[in-house]
Amino acid sequence: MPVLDVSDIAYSVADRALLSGAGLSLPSGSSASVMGPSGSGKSTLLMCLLGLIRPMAGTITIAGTDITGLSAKALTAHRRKHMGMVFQFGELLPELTPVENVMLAALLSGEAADAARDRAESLLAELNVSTSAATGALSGGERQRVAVARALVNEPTVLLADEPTGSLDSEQREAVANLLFAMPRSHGCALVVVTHDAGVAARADVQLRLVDGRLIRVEGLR
Ligand SMILES: Nc1ncnc2c1ncn2[C@@H]1O[C@H](COP(=O)(O)OP(=O)(O)OP(=O)(O)O)[C@@H](O)[C@H]1O
Repeated sequence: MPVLDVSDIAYSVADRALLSGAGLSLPSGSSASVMGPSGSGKSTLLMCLLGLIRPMAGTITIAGTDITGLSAKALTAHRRKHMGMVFQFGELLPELTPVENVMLAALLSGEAADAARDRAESLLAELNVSTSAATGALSGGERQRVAVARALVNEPTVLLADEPTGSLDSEQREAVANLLFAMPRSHGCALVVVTHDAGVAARADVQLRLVDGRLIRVEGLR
């Protein structure tokens, strides 16, 4: 049973079709990578999966619900419950500690403060981030590990990452990529990673390329 099922989605800007008949299906515990030229629509695809933009055609079923038909309010609730997102630069709030950055996502989902703090601390320990450092003093790799913890704190069904290693040096890139691709199995989610890095993309169970608005499979399931 796929937990993420994207079927035949279309999205255009101006007169240009960025997505046209794109599809993807992932069971829990598995990962997909999406490569493609700059400007081909990879971030647009992730925005559709997050429900931040609505495709003009097709369906996006996440945890059994087609999100393309949801109201804005239902979409927000579904996103908080089922989706986690990691951005290229971590996008953490520097005024908050790493623990607070992670627990904020749980608090926004209605978790009680004590439980949110416990979960944030245990995730950061699991991902090997020192909780004593100030967020502003973290290295790029540590920042991305905090961002992964934040994305996981609500136990999402689907984890998305847009260029998660794009701002890292090669050593940190390896460490963050290894950690990220271990998450589907250890946390029981599906993972979609957009990347320009072929070495990162090769870690995915399913490797895809966005070509002319469609997702083309370039490697089979390992
Ligand atoms: N709301 C919008 N209005 C106008 N143009 C847009 C809009 N959203 C995206 N685009 C254009 O659509 C194209 C695809 O953008 P997108 O960010 O999805 O590509 P990408 O494959 O993620 O690129 P990159 O690899 O450089 O991040 C770009 O040319 C972008 O300028």
